[in-house]
Amino acid sequence: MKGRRRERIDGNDSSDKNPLSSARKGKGSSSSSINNNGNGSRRKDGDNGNGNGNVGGGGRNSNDDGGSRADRDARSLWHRKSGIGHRLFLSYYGMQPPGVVVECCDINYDTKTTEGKDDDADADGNGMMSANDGIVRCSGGGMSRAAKRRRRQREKGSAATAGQHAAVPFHEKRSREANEICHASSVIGGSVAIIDATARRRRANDRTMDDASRHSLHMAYVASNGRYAHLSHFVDALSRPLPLTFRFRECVTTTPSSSISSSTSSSSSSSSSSSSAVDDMKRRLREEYTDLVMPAHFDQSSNIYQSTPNSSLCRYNLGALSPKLRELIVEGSTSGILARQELGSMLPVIGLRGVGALGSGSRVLDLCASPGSKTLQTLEIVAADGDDLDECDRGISDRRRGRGGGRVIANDVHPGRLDSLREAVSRSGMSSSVTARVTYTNYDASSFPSPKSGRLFDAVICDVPCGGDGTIRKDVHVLPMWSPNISNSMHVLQLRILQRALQLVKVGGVVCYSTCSMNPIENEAVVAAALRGRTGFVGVGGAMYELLEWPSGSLPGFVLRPGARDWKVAFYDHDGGAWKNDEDADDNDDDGLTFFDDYVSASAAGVVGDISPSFWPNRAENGNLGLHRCVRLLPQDQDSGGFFLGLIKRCC
Ligand SMILES: C[S@@+](CC[C@H](N)C(=O)[O-])C[C@H]1O[C@@H](n2cnc3c(N)ncnc32)[C@H](O)[C@@H]1O
Repeated sequence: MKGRRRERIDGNDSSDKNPLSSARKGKGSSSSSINNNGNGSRRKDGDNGNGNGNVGGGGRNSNDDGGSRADRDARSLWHRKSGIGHRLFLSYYGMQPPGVVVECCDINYDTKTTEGKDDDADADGNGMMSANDGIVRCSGGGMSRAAKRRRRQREKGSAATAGQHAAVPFHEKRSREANEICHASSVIGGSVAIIDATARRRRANDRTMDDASRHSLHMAYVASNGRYAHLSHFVDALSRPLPLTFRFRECVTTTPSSSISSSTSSSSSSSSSSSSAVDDMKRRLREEYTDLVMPAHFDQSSNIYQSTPNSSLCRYNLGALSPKLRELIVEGSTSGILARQELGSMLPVIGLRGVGALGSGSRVLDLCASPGSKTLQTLEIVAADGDDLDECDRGISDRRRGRGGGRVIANDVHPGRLDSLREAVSRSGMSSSVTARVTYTNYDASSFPSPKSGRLFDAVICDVPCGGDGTIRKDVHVLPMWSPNISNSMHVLQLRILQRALQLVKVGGVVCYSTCSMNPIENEAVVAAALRGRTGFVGVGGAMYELLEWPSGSLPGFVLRPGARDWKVAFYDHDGGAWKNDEDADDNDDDGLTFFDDYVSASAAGVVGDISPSFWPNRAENGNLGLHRCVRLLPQDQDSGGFFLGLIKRCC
């Protein structure tokens, strides 16, 4: 059928055993606590407290197309245990054009494998797609079961070799770079630090290399036998734990812990004592922990700190690698002088400030606010702008404390999560005069009411619930449950929230749309649909908008990739896959992703549920909308998570 492309997912014999049959036999005994959305996939309702969480709360629930609860549980169990999530992820992103998760220059098209060529009559051998009949068969298409079995045997045999060729050189390269940086930074710390650092580095590197090569995504990559070689850096980054990141808060009027700064009296509540605590802590980090953490080179304020590349420090091994550093960071968070926050999560507020939409005294609406990383980051700025250091040092002036000062409206649809947000704000260590500037509301963001005063907002943060595959380095539950259907199911809600945000921002104000997903369906497709008919001329409601460039002065040297103009749309059809026929389950004959070129062909093929014409890119229009001005944070560029944002200005 024209417009339809089927991507077969290779079987990995050991992980392909479909536990569905046994789960069905023992109905009820295999109950799972996973919130299955009926698509063989899961959306999480929780956030991990770091502001980047992948959340499905409030989204459309498609449970009703999933059959009985036992069937859904069985599917969910199978999805989680079979390794299909990892392989779907790999195939889906492997099939995306350059610009989605790899840049053009990263792609090595010369990845032919003779094995693939022999068997896959219609695979073009370059790891990308062939579209001669509208159907893509990257593996398995048209093969007999015996041929598939033989190929799997061969792949198993060649997996180790492929691993050596594909992944190790990159690890080695990173190690060499890391050692160079480590040497440079250790010199600052003196000879004792060098000895400690070397021992710690060796332990940490051993563990990380080992962890990465044992990672299921890495194994799926190796098993794909070079087909997705263009994803090697991407997979390598995602197979390692996420480095630790934290930032010093900009303006703190709180009581710092006396153990951080000996010069701080416990009764003092002045910001000058806080700033001396910040100085003191930065000095200690420099003198005692230079091999573990260092200021990010792209942050001119030197407030953002990251693990050094050689340390492999992440939140899981912080206590083990350096209990004292952990203690220091915990004290810093409790006293309000620092916040543990990921790089991606910091970007919306940095971007809004960089384009001038956010500053001291601004009125900001944070539409999907819990657990509150961006609310708190915004609060630091609207309460007292970081540039205004004198004001900061004197504390917040009475004028600013009054009704005319900066405010943040923090909204979340889930009352429970709103409570967590309140708690996070009160636990932030910021003074009550600052935290009093937050107003909490509990609306569905897509129908957030207009302000009674009629005053629209200077800036709207639209950090929507998402599939969250940019967080897979820190949340091990995301990848096993991965399916494109998760992103597909979020798109319509995300669009409705963004459309409402665009109505709530004042003329001259800016909306920041963001997700911690790498999937264009949740990102560029949403932005494009929201702006369609609203740029270049006076659109719906008399408003006109434009996408802004990332502000050039913000985070110089930080690598952000342009938004994608083109992407592929896929569905994972478990009913047409192994689910259909338990006897054939091991073969996974029909187990696969199906790519469709357009809405019409997908509808004609009977795709039901979460599908909208706005999933598909309109290539000509996307250029006119300026989608390239959106930014993508790719994990392999800065050893981070994945993130997406677009800054949209209301022009009239
Ligand atoms: C990605 S998280 C936001 C993270 C947050 N901005 C931060 O930086 O900490 C998405 C949030 O949206 C909330 N949410 C989900 N659906 C919503 C809706 N329809 N309206 C408002 N909030 C919603 C979820 O409860 C979740 O807390």
